[in-house]
Amino acid sequence: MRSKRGASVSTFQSSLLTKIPFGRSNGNFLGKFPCVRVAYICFIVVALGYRSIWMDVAPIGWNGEETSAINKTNGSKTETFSADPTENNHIIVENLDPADDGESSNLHSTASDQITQHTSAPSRRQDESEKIHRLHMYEINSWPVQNYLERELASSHQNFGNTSLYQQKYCNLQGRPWCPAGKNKWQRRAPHFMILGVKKAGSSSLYFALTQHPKIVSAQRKELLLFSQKRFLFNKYLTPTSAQRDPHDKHLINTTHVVNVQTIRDDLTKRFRLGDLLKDSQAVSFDATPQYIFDFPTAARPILCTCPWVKLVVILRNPVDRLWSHFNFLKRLQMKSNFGRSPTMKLSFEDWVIKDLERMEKRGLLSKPLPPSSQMMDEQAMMQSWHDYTADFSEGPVGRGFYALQLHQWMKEIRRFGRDPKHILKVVRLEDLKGHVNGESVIPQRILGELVEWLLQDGRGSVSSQHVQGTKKQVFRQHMDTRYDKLGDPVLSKRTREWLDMFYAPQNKMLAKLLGDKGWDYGSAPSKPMVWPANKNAIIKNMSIEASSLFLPSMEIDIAMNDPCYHENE
Ligand SMILES: Nc1ncnc2c1ncn2[C@@H]1O[C@H](COP(=O)(O)OS(=O)(=O)O)[C@@H](OP(=O)(O)O)[C@H]1O
Repeated sequence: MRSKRGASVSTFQSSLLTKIPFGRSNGNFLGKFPCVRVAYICFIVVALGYRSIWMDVAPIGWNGEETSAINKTNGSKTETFSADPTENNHIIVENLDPADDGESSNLHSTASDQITQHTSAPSRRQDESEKIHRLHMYEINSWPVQNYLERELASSHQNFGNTSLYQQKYCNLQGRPWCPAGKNKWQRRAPHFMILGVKKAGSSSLYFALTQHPKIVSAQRKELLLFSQKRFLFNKYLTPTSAQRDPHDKHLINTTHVVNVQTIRDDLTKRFRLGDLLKDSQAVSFDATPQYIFDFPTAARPILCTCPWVKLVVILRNPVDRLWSHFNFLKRLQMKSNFGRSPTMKLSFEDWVIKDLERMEKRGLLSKPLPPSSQMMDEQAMMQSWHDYTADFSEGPVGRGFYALQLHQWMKEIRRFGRDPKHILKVVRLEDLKGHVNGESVIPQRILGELVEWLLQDGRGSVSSQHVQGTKKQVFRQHMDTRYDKLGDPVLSKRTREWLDMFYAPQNKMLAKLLGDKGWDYGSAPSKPMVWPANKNAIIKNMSIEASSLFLPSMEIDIAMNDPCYHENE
């Protein structure tokens, strides 16, 4: 028996085919031009092909189940697992426009409607215990990358040598003068600060909150991704020093890459709203790309070379919540974007995690069982492994929760540039950015005010936090509440959560060690709000004159005509 759907497809197909102008003598325009005729036929074939593929797709549910797992009508939640561990399929989300989230909520409903309608495919279940057993095979304490970090944090006084030599060596200005912060005309057109990460920890909310400030001009879009390795054109932006050049591996990342500063600046300049920036001499701009913290092997040095004045903000979130949010985000994205054909997100959460653990293992970042001591990683090996892991378009969901490692590497690079991470890096937690006004989730005014004050500190008095009071709360909502709209809450199993808490515990402890306060250890469930560095007033007071000049957003640049920096980037 032919289905209704099949009937409608064939009616559609035949109606198109009968309309194809095959006749030679009918004087039809298409009939006279064979090329146009061929193109028309190709178009129809492709269109029909796409249509039938799309209509044959079995929509998927939260845990990879065909949709019997989700009962939207009665709102019940079912936890299920898929037995469909499919390899090598990638969802690329790097260009996701945050503004799209709210707008496309109607797509959510379309996808979820399809989900509830589809009940015919058989359910495939996999034993949860077996998955938990597989997860338990990975013990983070034994990982090379964890050992690396332990060793690094144990040697508290690392010697970074001559820091200005480091800049000269690795920041290629292509014949231009090195202009310090505050003397750099280009600085007006460049980001004054950056939100580095982490993904799924509230960067969109913060981004929209900050853009409400009268002196803060957003970049052309959230997530410029210019320094992200997916976009990074190695030959253009980074040059390996000749001693290290490997003709077979252009993407070899090593500690000797030279940054082509001017080339990056030329590209970066195009990404900001120059008109708005130049109109108001006090306005500054910023880039919020949560990918940057994760891409430390490629992003840290170019950012510090190119924008030596830049301030950096990192928002953290309990790594298990972050991971879970990431998974659901990809699921939703898949539904929204008609990615139903991609089997990637048919994976259950546990399978998705295991896949990523396997990727990390493949890259030598972790191992099961215990690594022999010969597997000790040095920085170069860790950078290369991390780079390979992050470069395979898999989103690297598990590794993103290694906050201590990522922050440590950023701090190390900042020190190599002769700067103190306490002066230019601020770390906050999403858990402390959660506030409620009239039942709506907002970033608390006090935290936002302090952050803005720190970001815009320019030596001439700070900007009052009242500027941000007019922040449009609905903008936050748009980026939060649409998340769980029509689909109903998926459920993270208790056992999986327990395993993940245990899994991240050593990294969480390292984080507390790195930031010097036990409160940062997510495992210890801190109750007080955490901001790093803890005492901003003390830091500002103790800053040397040289260091404080790095804070200047170069609002009123006073450069003598004969100063080479005057002519830079006219
Ligand atoms: N103020 C406030 N209070 C509480 N929760 C908040 C807030 N701002 C953002 N969020 C939650 O952060 C998650 C989205 O993070 P991002 O905007 O960084 O996502 S993205 O990386 O830009 O895609 C997303 O988490 P999940 O809902 O768990 O997915 C948001 O709900």
